Amino acid sequence: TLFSNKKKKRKKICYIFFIVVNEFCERFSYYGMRAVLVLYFRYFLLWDDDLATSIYHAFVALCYLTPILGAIIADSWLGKFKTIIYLSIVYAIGQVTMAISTIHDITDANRDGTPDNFTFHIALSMLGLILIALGTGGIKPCVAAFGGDQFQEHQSRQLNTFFSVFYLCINAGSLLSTLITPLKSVASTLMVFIAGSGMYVKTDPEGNIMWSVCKCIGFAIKNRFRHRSSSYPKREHWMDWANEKYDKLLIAQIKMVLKVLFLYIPLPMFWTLFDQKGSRWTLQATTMSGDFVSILISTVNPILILTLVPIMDRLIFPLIQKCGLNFSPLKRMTVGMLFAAMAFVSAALVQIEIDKTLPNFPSSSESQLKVVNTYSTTLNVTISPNEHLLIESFGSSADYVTFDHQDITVSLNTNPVITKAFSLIKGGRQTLIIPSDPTVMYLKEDVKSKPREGKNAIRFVNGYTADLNITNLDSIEPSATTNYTLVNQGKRDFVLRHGEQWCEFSRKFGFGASYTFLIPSTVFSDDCESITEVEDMKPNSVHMALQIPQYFLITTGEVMFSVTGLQFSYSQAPKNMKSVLQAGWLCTNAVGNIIVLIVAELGKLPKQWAEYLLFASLLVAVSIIFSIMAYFYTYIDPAEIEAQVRKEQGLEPEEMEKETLEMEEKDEDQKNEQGVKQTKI
Ligand SMILES: NCC(=O)N[C@@H](CCC(N)=O)C(=O)O
Repeated sequence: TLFSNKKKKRKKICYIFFIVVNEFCERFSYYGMRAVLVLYFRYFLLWDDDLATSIYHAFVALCYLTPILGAIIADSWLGKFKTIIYLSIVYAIGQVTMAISTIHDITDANRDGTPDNFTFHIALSMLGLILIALGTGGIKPCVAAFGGDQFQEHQSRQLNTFFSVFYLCINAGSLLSTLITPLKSVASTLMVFIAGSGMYVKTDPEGNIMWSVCKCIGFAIKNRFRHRSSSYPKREHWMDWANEKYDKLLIAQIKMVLKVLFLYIPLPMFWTLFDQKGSRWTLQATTMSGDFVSILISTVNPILILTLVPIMDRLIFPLIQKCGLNFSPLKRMTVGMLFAAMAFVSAALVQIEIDKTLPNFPSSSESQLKVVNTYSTTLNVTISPNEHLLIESFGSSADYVTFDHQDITVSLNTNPVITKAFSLIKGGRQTLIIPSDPTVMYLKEDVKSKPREGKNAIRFVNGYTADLNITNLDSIEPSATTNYTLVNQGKRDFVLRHGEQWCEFSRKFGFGASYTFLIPSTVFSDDCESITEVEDMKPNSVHMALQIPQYFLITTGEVMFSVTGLQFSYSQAPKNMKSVLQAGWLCTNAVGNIIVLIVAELGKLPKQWAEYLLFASLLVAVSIIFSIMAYFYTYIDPAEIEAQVRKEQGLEPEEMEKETLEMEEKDEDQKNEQGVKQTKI
């Protein structure tokens, strides 16, 4: 017995291996593609930030809505195994379609590096994304439930360990996806999964279960309405109104599922906060200094998951249990929500620090102006009605001057006095450039927010007497100013050229600054030494390391909330509705993403820190509601309830046999465990 049990255990570890590796590969592919999706939208399809972000969140939401479809197909028709296989093929076709949509050569007839027919690329990429969403969403609830199916009812400890390992694999896949291309992994997902085919415990689909569930609920509601008069005796549960027509077992199973789904109502709020990691927190990082922005954003969450899941599972939870505290799944989920709320408080505190260092940007009714003087002498600049600025040659005004009106008149104390009227941009920042010929002074629009991804925005004013060529920029005419170009942090070299003459100048950049470089007429004679720099926007000074606590808190919250939720959804579902409940669980994520979309559309509170605190307070309120709901929830053993109902109905011999077999196996396992313990002693 000992030998055969060991063999059985090894076999189980082996096929669980195939399932978790399958999840690893699938997540690897999904996250690998997701990581570059916004960049593809921005720089290939040339969409603006808002559209790119909205379509990105819509895609993520769709990926977490399609599990309903996958669950229906699996539980009612194909079974989990075949659903995973077929939808993986859909997934692979989606990835290939997506890959083809990125080949600009297909429509780039004139070979200028940009596609000629954007509609074709957009249509193809949208088709690819829909197929990927169908694939990933469809197989996700089935893989989790299918993994759970490999365990028997008495193996709840092993089942919990499985879900923890399953979650580790999700995050290992997401971590590695940043390093290797996603396409290869789709094929390997399928191959790995099929390789284990002969070993799995495959539960058969039990007819069109979702349709039966809907009909049964519909009948209960109709029947209840028909018997609304007080002369009819009340029933214990509203679903009992289906008793006349439907099987007691089905009614009992629906009651179990509805009870859990009801509990899920407040959960999307957790994901609303969680998914802002990729939007608001990323934007926050661009206003901070530190050179690990992209690494931090894409890897800190999976790295923390890989560290925290084992610590929680092996250390924290057993320790809490040893202290005699009952840290039930629903309590863990509530604490997880509170951790996420704390993460947002931490984000708010960081934001307050950042705000102290941010420039004072104009409001939508204000205009801001700075003056740059490339004239040969110091100038006295008067801006009507009462702004007087003294600006040295090749210097600038100390800071931006804010106006609550747009029409201004500028006078220079030249001989004769030069006066010119300008109309400023409402809500904008501009620089008045005074060239070597002040009569042609002009306005140039400035950046009015921190450059994205911690980059630096730079531009040049040509005070030289002829056209100049600067590395990577178009030629600049005398007195003209270039548009901004973005440069990365670190040392950058620029070569200035006019005919045979040239000189080189270097500059070390921090993060998120903006500069205007003033090139004097003496630039070649003094080897670029006389180029002066005007700081339009200071570099970021709050270090990105300050974001680590918020990432740590939200990931701790995720481990408590998400891993537990996954286990809970499986353990509380009746056997024939495991995938449906997994899908319900994943839908909470979809709704969370939709809320993020709505919030992004509605706009922000004037102060970002206030928005973070608002979200934290909302989640605390929701977690209080959830804890009250959880207090009234009684944990069930679906198998026990099903067995009881069956018993009440009179068991069929086949099922009795199956159950006796399971009982025998359970006994064997227990005896074996005792045997092993005795041998150890
Ligand atoms: N760390 C991110 C992560 O693990 N995400 C999960 C989401 C799980 C869920 N219930 O939504 C993933 O499967 O990608």
